[in-house]
Amino acid sequence: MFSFDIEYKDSETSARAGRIKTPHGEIETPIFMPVGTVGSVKALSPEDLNNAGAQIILGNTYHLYLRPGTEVLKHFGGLAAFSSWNKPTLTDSGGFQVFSLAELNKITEDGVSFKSHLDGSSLYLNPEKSIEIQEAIGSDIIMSFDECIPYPATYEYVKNSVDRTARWALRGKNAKKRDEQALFGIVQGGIYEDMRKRSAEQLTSIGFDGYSIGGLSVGEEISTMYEICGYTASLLPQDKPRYLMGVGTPEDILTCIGLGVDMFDCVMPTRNARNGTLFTSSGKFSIKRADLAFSDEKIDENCSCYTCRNFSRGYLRHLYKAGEILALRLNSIHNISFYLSIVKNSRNAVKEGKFKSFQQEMLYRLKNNN
Ligand SMILES: CNc1nc2cc3c(=O)[nH]c(N)nc3c(CCN)c2[nH]1
Ligand SMILES: [Zn+2]
Repeated sequence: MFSFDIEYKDSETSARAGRIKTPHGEIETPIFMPVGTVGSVKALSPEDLNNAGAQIILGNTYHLYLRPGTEVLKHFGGLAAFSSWNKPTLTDSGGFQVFSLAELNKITEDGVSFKSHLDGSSLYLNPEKSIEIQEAIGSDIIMSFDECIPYPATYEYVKNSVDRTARWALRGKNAKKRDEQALFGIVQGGIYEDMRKRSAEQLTSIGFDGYSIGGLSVGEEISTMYEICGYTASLLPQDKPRYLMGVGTPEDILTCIGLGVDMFDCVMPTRNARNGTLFTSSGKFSIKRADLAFSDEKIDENCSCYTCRNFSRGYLRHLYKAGEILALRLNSIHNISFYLSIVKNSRNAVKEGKFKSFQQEMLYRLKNNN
Protein backbone atom coordinates (compact mmCIF):
# COMPACT_ATOMS: atom_id res chain seq x y z
CA MET A 1 0.00 0.00 0.00
CA PHE A 2 0.98 3.67 -0.17
CA SER A 3 2.00 5.86 2.76
CA PHE A 4 3.92 9.08 3.39
CA ASP A 5 5.48 10.04 6.71
CA ILE A 6 7.26 13.30 7.45
CA GLU A 7 10.32 12.47 9.52
CA TYR A 8 11.84 15.95 9.94
CA LYS A 9 10.58 19.50 9.38
CA ASP A 10 12.99 22.40 8.86
CA SER A 11 12.44 25.30 11.27
CA GLU A 12 13.59 28.15 9.00
CA THR A 13 12.03 27.06 5.66
CA SER A 14 9.15 24.84 4.52
CA ALA A 15 11.57 22.01 3.70
CA ARG A 16 10.75 18.56 5.03
CA ALA A 17 12.37 15.13 4.96
CA GLY A 18 10.02 12.17 4.63
CA ARG A 19 9.51 8.61 3.52
CA ILE A 20 7.09 7.26 0.93
CA LYS A 21 6.23 3.56 1.08
CA THR A 22 5.04 1.78 -2.07
CA PRO A 23 4.56 -1.87 -3.15
CA HIS A 24 7.95 -1.76 -4.92
CA GLY A 25 9.87 -0.17 -2.06
CA GLU A 26 10.51 3.00 -0.08
CA ILE A 27 11.47 6.48 -1.27
CA GLU A 28 13.32 8.98 0.92
CA THR A 29 12.22 12.55 0.22
CA PRO A 30 13.10 15.06 -1.05
CA ILE A 31 13.68 12.89 -4.14
CA PHE A 32 14.61 13.41 -7.79
CA MET A 33 13.04 11.04 -10.33
CA PRO A 34 15.10 10.26 -13.46
CA VAL A 35 12.88 10.36 -16.55
CA GLY A 36 12.55 7.04 -18.37
CA THR A 37 9.92 8.11 -20.90
CA VAL A 38 9.61 4.93 -23.00
CA GLY A 39 10.79 2.47 -20.40
CA SER A 40 14.44 3.31 -20.03
CA VAL A 41 16.36 6.25 -18.63
CA LYS A 42 18.30 6.96 -21.80
CA ALA A 43 21.78 5.34 -21.89
CA LEU A 44 21.45 3.97 -18.33
CA SER A 45 20.79 0.40 -17.18
CA PRO A 46 18.87 -0.41 -13.97
CA GLU A 47 22.27 -1.26 -12.46
CA ASP A 48 23.63 2.19 -13.39
CA LEU A 49 20.52 3.78 -11.85
CA ASN A 50 20.82 1.75 -8.64
CA ASN A 51 24.54 2.57 -8.35
CA ALA A 52 23.71 6.27 -8.79
CA GLY A 53 21.23 6.05 -5.92
CA ALA A 54 17.97 6.30 -7.88
CA GLN A 55 14.96 5.30 -5.80
CA ILE A 56 12.09 5.88 -8.26
CA ILE A 57 11.94 6.57 -11.99
CA LEU A 58 9.29 8.15 -14.20
CA GLY A 59 7.56 6.69 -17.26
CA ASN A 60 5.11 8.32 -19.66
CA THR A 61 1.63 6.99 -20.40
CA TYR A 62 1.45 8.72 -23.79
CA HIS A 63 4.68 7.18 -25.11
CA LEU A 64 4.15 3.72 -23.61
CA TYR A 65 0.60 3.64 -24.98
CA LEU A 66 1.96 4.26 -28.47
CA ARG A 67 4.88 1.88 -28.03
CA PRO A 68 5.07 -0.95 -26.93
CA GLY A 69 1.35 -0.66 -26.05
CA THR A 70 -0.64 -2.03 -23.11
CA GLU A 71 -0.97 -5.59 -24.46
CA VAL A 72 2.82 -6.07 -24.46
CA LEU A 73 3.16 -4.43 -21.04
CA LYS A 74 0.43 -6.62 -19.54
CA HIS A 75 2.03 -9.73 -21.10
CA PHE A 76 5.27 -9.00 -19.23
CA GLY A 77 3.54 -8.15 -15.94
CA GLY A 78 3.89 -4.39 -16.20
CA LEU A 79 6.65 -1.91 -17.03
CA ALA A 80 8.91 -2.62 -14.03
CA ALA A 81 9.06 -6.37 -14.74
CA PHE A 82 9.40 -5.68 -18.47
CA SER A 83 12.39 -3.37 -17.90
CA SER A 84 13.86 -5.22 -14.89
CA TRP A 85 13.60 -2.11 -12.73
CA ASN A 86 12.76 -3.48 -9.26
CA LYS A 87 12.11 -0.21 -7.41
CA PRO A 88 9.12 2.17 -7.56
CA THR A 89 7.89 3.80 -10.76
CA LEU A 90 5.72 6.88 -11.26
CA THR A 91 3.88 7.51 -14.52
CA ASP A 92 2.67 10.79 -15.90
CA SER A 93 -0.88 10.67 -17.25
CA GLY A 94 -0.40 11.70 -20.87
CA GLY A 95 -2.01 15.11 -20.44
CA PHE A 96 1.19 17.10 -20.81
CA GLN A 97 2.59 14.93 -23.61
CA VAL A 98 -0.57 14.92 -25.73
CA PHE A 99 -0.78 18.72 -25.55
CA SER A 100 2.91 19.20 -26.20
CA LEU A 101 3.91 16.35 -28.51
CA ALA A 102 1.02 15.06 -30.57
CA GLU A 103 -0.76 16.76 -33.43
CA LEU A 104 -3.92 17.72 -31.61
CA ASN A 105 -7.23 17.18 -33.35
CA LYS A 106 -9.90 17.96 -30.82
CA ILE A 107 -10.24 18.66 -27.11
CA THR A 108 -13.72 18.01 -25.71
CA GLU A 109 -15.23 17.66 -22.25
CA ASP A 110 -14.75 13.91 -22.59
CA GLY A 111 -11.10 13.86 -23.72
CA VAL A 112 -8.55 14.51 -26.44
CA SER A 113 -8.26 13.04 -29.93
CA PHE A 114 -4.84 13.33 -31.55
CA LYS A 115 -2.49 11.92 -34.14
CA SER A 116 0.43 9.81 -32.96
CA HIS A 117 3.76 11.62 -33.35
CA LEU A 118 5.20 8.27 -34.43
CA ASP A 119 3.01 7.19 -37.34
CA GLY A 120 0.19 9.74 -37.52
CA SER A 121 -2.48 7.22 -36.51
CA SER A 122 -5.61 8.68 -34.88
CA LEU A 123 -5.73 8.06 -31.12
CA TYR A 124 -7.80 9.13 -28.12
CA LEU A 125 -7.07 9.77 -24.46
CA ASN A 126 -9.42 10.68 -21.65
CA PRO A 127 -9.32 10.26 -17.86
CA GLU A 128 -10.65 6.71 -17.91
CA LYS A 129 -8.29 5.61 -20.69
CA SER A 130 -5.29 7.22 -18.99
CA ILE A 131 -6.02 5.39 -15.72
CA GLU A 132 -6.54 2.12 -17.63
CA ILE A 133 -3.15 2.46 -19.34
CA GLN A 134 -1.40 3.36 -16.07
CA GLU A 135 -2.96 0.29 -14.45
CA ALA A 136 -1.55 -1.84 -17.30
CA ILE A 137 1.84 -0.19 -16.82
CA GLY A 138 1.55 -1.11 -13.14
CA SER A 139 3.34 1.98 -11.81
CA ASP A 140 3.25 2.61 -8.06
CA ILE A 141 2.19 6.25 -8.37
CA ILE A 142 -0.13 7.38 -11.18
CA MET A 143 -1.18 10.86 -12.27
CA SER A 144 -4.60 12.30 -13.03
CA PHE A 145 -5.28 13.18 -16.65
CA ASP A 146 -4.96 16.95 -16.80
CA GLU A 147 -4.40 19.84 -19.12
CA CYS A 148 -1.08 21.54 -18.51
CA ILE A 149 -2.25 25.07 -19.22
CA PRO A 150 0.12 26.73 -21.72
CA TYR A 151 1.88 29.96 -20.75
CA PRO A 152 0.71 32.66 -21.20
CA ALA A 153 -3.02 32.04 -20.92
CA THR A 154 -5.95 34.35 -20.26
CA TYR A 155 -7.71 34.28 -16.90
CA GLU A 156 -10.87 32.99 -18.64
CA TYR A 157 -8.99 30.15 -20.32
CA VAL A 158 -7.29 29.21 -17.06
CA LYS A 159 -10.58 29.14 -15.13
CA ASN A 160 -12.31 26.88 -17.66
CA SER A 161 -9.31 24.58 -17.91
CA VAL A 162 -8.86 24.36 -14.11
CA ASP A 163 -12.51 23.35 -13.68
CA ARG A 164 -12.27 20.74 -16.46
CA THR A 165 -9.05 19.32 -15.00
CA ALA A 166 -10.90 18.90 -11.68
CA ARG A 167 -13.79 17.10 -13.43
CA TRP A 168 -11.23 14.90 -15.22
CA ALA A 169 -9.45 14.18 -11.93
CA LEU A 170 -12.71 13.00 -10.31
CA ARG A 171 -13.49 10.77 -13.31
CA GLY A 172 -10.00 9.27 -13.08
CA LYS A 173 -10.39 8.55 -9.37
CA ASN A 174 -13.77 6.89 -10.01
CA ALA A 175 -12.31 4.79 -12.84
CA LYS A 176 -9.38 3.52 -10.76
CA LYS A 177 -9.61 -0.22 -9.97
CA ARG A 178 -6.24 -1.16 -8.41
CA ASP A 179 -6.00 -0.12 -4.74
CA GLU A 180 -2.26 -0.70 -4.51
CA GLN A 181 -1.55 2.16 -6.93
CA ALA A 182 -1.47 5.69 -5.50
CA LEU A 183 -3.22 8.45 -7.46
CA PHE A 184 -2.08 12.08 -7.41
CA GLY A 185 -4.17 15.10 -8.35
CA ILE A 186 -2.41 17.80 -10.41
CA VAL A 187 -3.00 21.41 -9.37
CA GLN A 188 -3.25 23.88 -12.21
CA GLY A 189 -4.15 27.57 -12.28
CA GLY A 190 -1.51 29.25 -14.43
CA ILE A 191 0.08 32.24 -12.73
CA TYR A 192 -3.15 33.39 -11.04
CA GLU A 193 -3.06 32.80 -7.28
CA ASP A 194 -6.86 32.76 -6.95
CA MET A 195 -7.00 30.08 -9.69
CA ARG A 196 -4.30 28.06 -7.91
CA LYS A 197 -6.43 28.27 -4.74
CA ARG A 198 -9.55 27.21 -6.69
CA SER A 199 -7.73 24.23 -8.23
CA ALA A 200 -6.15 23.15 -4.93
CA GLU A 201 -9.51 23.31 -3.15
CA GLN A 202 -11.27 21.35 -5.91
CA LEU A 203 -8.64 18.60 -5.81
CA THR A 204 -8.20 18.36 -2.04
CA SER A 205 -11.99 18.07 -1.66
CA ILE A 206 -11.95 15.08 -4.06
CA GLY A 207 -9.00 13.67 -2.08
CA PHE A 208 -5.80 12.14 -3.48
CA ASP A 209 -2.78 10.24 -2.14
CA GLY A 210 -0.53 13.14 -3.15
CA TYR A 211 -0.62 16.36 -5.13
CA SER A 212 1.41 17.57 -8.09
CA ILE A 213 2.02 21.21 -8.81
CA GLY A 214 1.46 21.34 -12.58
CA GLY A 215 1.47 24.06 -15.19
CA LEU A 216 4.90 25.40 -14.22
CA SER A 217 8.28 25.35 -15.95
CA VAL A 218 6.42 26.09 -19.18
CA GLY A 219 8.16 29.35 -20.08
CA GLU A 220 7.18 31.60 -17.17
CA GLU A 221 9.76 33.75 -15.36
CA ILE A 222 11.74 31.75 -12.78
CA SER A 223 10.69 34.21 -10.07
CA THR A 224 7.04 33.61 -11.02
CA MET A 225 7.61 29.85 -10.92
CA TYR A 226 9.02 30.09 -7.38
CA GLU A 227 6.23 32.39 -6.22
CA ILE A 228 3.44 30.20 -7.61
CA CYS A 229 5.17 27.03 -6.40
CA GLY A 230 5.51 28.36 -2.86
CA TYR A 231 1.97 29.66 -2.75
CA THR A 232 0.48 26.45 -4.16
CA ALA A 233 2.52 24.24 -1.81
CA SER A 234 1.17 26.24 1.14
CA LEU A 235 -2.38 25.36 0.03
CA LEU A 236 -1.75 21.61 -0.03
CA PRO A 237 -2.15 19.19 2.88
CA GLN A 238 0.99 19.02 5.04
CA ASP A 239 0.78 15.23 5.34
CA LYS A 240 0.71 14.35 1.63
CA PRO A 241 3.63 14.36 -0.87
CA ARG A 242 4.00 17.40 -3.12
CA TYR A 243 5.47 16.80 -6.60
CA LEU A 244 6.63 19.75 -8.72
CA MET A 245 6.41 18.50 -12.30
CA GLY A 246 9.21 19.05 -14.80
CA VAL A 247 11.55 20.95 -12.48
CA GLY A 248 14.37 21.69 -12.95
CA THR A 249 17.88 23.07 -12.63
CA PRO A 250 19.90 22.29 -9.47
CA GLU A 251 19.10 25.82 -8.25
CA ASP A 252 15.36 25.28 -8.85
CA ILE A 253 15.39 22.04 -6.88
CA LEU A 254 17.26 23.54 -3.92
CA THR A 255 14.92 26.54 -3.87
CA CYS A 256 11.71 24.52 -4.21
CA ILE A 257 12.71 22.04 -1.50
CA GLY A 258 12.79 25.12 0.73
CA LEU A 259 9.27 25.94 -0.47
CA GLY A 260 7.97 22.56 0.69
CA VAL A 261 8.26 20.36 -2.41
CA ASP A 262 9.09 16.65 -1.89
CA MET A 263 9.39 15.22 -5.45
CA PHE A 264 10.93 16.43 -8.70
CA ASP A 265 11.41 15.14 -12.24
CA CYS A 266 13.27 16.70 -15.14
CA VAL A 267 14.94 15.58 -18.37
CA MET A 268 17.72 18.15 -17.82
CA PRO A 269 20.40 15.87 -16.30
CA THR A 270 20.03 13.15 -18.94
CA ARG A 271 19.35 15.43 -21.92
CA ASN A 272 22.26 17.76 -21.05
CA ALA A 273 24.54 14.75 -20.52
CA ARG A 274 23.83 13.64 -24.07
CA ASN A 275 24.78 17.03 -25.44
CA GLY A 276 27.93 17.28 -23.32
CA THR A 277 26.82 19.65 -20.56
CA LEU A 278 27.92 18.38 -17.16
CA PHE A 279 26.68 19.58 -13.77
CA THR A 280 29.02 20.15 -10.83
CA SER A 281 28.72 21.64 -7.36
CA SER A 282 30.37 24.80 -8.68
CA GLY A 283 28.24 25.19 -11.80
CA LYS A 284 27.95 23.41 -15.13
CA PHE A 285 30.37 23.21 -18.05
CA SER A 286 30.62 21.75 -21.54
CA ILE A 287 32.87 18.70 -21.90
CA LYS A 288 33.55 19.88 -25.47
CA ARG A 289 35.72 22.79 -24.24
CA ALA A 290 39.11 22.75 -26.03
CA ASP A 291 40.96 23.63 -22.82
CA LEU A 292 39.88 20.28 -21.30
CA ALA A 293 41.86 18.16 -23.81
CA PHE A 294 44.72 17.59 -21.30
CA SER A 295 42.63 17.84 -18.14
CA ASP A 296 43.25 14.90 -15.81
CA GLU A 297 40.69 16.27 -13.34
CA LYS A 298 37.44 14.51 -12.57
CA ILE A 299 34.17 16.13 -13.58
CA ASP A 300 33.57 17.07 -9.93
CA GLU A 301 36.01 16.58 -7.05
CA ASN A 302 33.06 16.12 -4.67
CA CYS A 303 31.38 13.39 -6.72
CA SER A 304 31.81 9.68 -5.98
CA CYS A 305 30.00 8.36 -9.08
CA TYR A 306 31.48 5.64 -11.31
CA THR A 307 32.43 8.21 -13.97
CA CYS A 308 34.25 10.51 -11.53
CA ARG A 309 36.00 7.56 -9.88
CA ASN A 310 37.41 6.24 -13.15
CA PHE A 311 37.71 8.87 -15.88
CA SER A 312 39.32 12.26 -16.52
CA ARG A 313 37.72 15.27 -18.18
CA GLY A 314 40.27 14.80 -20.97
CA TYR A 315 39.10 11.28 -21.70
CA LEU A 316 35.41 12.21 -21.48
CA ARG A 317 36.05 15.10 -23.88
CA HIS A 318 37.78 12.71 -26.30
CA LEU A 319 34.88 10.22 -26.14
CA TYR A 320 32.36 12.96 -26.77
CA LYS A 321 34.28 14.48 -29.68
CA ALA A 322 34.70 11.02 -31.20
CA GLY A 323 30.96 10.42 -30.95
CA GLU A 324 31.51 7.35 -28.80
CA ILE A 325 28.33 5.79 -27.36
CA LEU A 326 30.14 5.34 -24.03
CA ALA A 327 30.21 9.16 -23.68
CA LEU A 328 26.42 9.20 -23.38
CA ARG A 329 26.44 6.62 -20.61
CA LEU A 330 29.32 8.06 -18.57
CA ASN A 331 27.99 11.64 -18.81
CA SER A 332 24.48 10.47 -17.86
CA ILE A 333 25.78 8.46 -14.90
CA HIS A 334 27.45 11.58 -13.56
CA ASN A 335 24.59 14.04 -14.11
CA ILE A 336 22.01 11.69 -12.59
CA SER A 337 24.35 11.01 -9.64
CA PHE A 338 24.79 14.76 -9.18
CA TYR A 339 21.05 15.44 -9.15
CA LEU A 340 20.48 12.58 -6.70
CA SER A 341 23.24 13.93 -4.45
CA ILE A 342 21.52 17.33 -4.30
CA VAL A 343 18.30 15.83 -2.94
CA LYS A 344 20.15 13.39 -0.66
CA ASN A 345 22.34 16.13 0.82
CA SER A 346 19.24 18.33 1.19
CA ARG A 347 17.47 15.53 3.07
CA ASN A 348 20.46 15.10 5.39
CA ALA A 349 20.66 18.87 5.97
CA VAL A 350 16.98 18.95 6.95
CA LYS A 351 17.54 16.06 9.36
CA GLU A 352 20.43 17.97 10.95
CA GLY A 353 18.46 21.23 11.13
CA LYS A 354 20.96 22.89 8.78
CA PHE A 355 18.98 23.09 5.53
CA LYS A 356 18.92 26.90 5.23
CA SER A 357 22.72 27.24 5.47
CA PHE A 358 23.23 24.22 3.19
CA GLN A 359 20.84 25.68 0.60
CA GLN A 360 22.44 29.13 0.69
CA GLU A 361 25.96 27.73 0.39
CA MET A 362 25.02 25.46 -2.53
CA LEU A 363 23.19 28.27 -4.35
CA TYR A 364 26.24 30.49 -3.96
CA ARG A 365 28.65 27.80 -5.22
CA LEU A 366 26.43 26.90 -8.17
CA LYS A 367 26.62 30.52 -9.37
CA ASN A 368 30.36 30.62 -10.07
CA ASN A 369 30.82 28.42 -13.12
CA ASN A 370 34.13 26.56 -13.31
C1 LIG B 1 9.41 20.71 -18.23
N1 LIG B 1 8.30 21.38 -17.62
C2 LIG B 1 7.18 20.70 -17.31
N2 LIG B 1 6.07 21.31 -16.83
C3 LIG B 1 5.15 20.34 -16.68
C4 LIG B 1 3.80 20.42 -16.28
C5 LIG B 1 3.03 19.24 -16.27
C6 LIG B 1 1.62 19.30 -15.94
O1 LIG B 1 1.04 20.35 -15.63
N3 LIG B 1 0.91 18.14 -16.01
C7 LIG B 1 1.51 16.95 -16.34
N4 LIG B 1 0.72 15.84 -16.36
N5 LIG B 1 2.84 16.85 -16.61
C8 LIG B 1 3.60 17.99 -16.61
C9 LIG B 1 4.97 17.92 -17.02
C10 LIG B 1 5.65 16.61 -17.39
C11 LIG B 1 6.48 16.14 -16.23
N6 LIG B 1 7.34 15.01 -16.58
C12 LIG B 1 5.71 19.11 -17.05
N7 LIG B 1 7.00 19.35 -17.44
ZN1 LIG C 1 30.42 12.16 -10.93
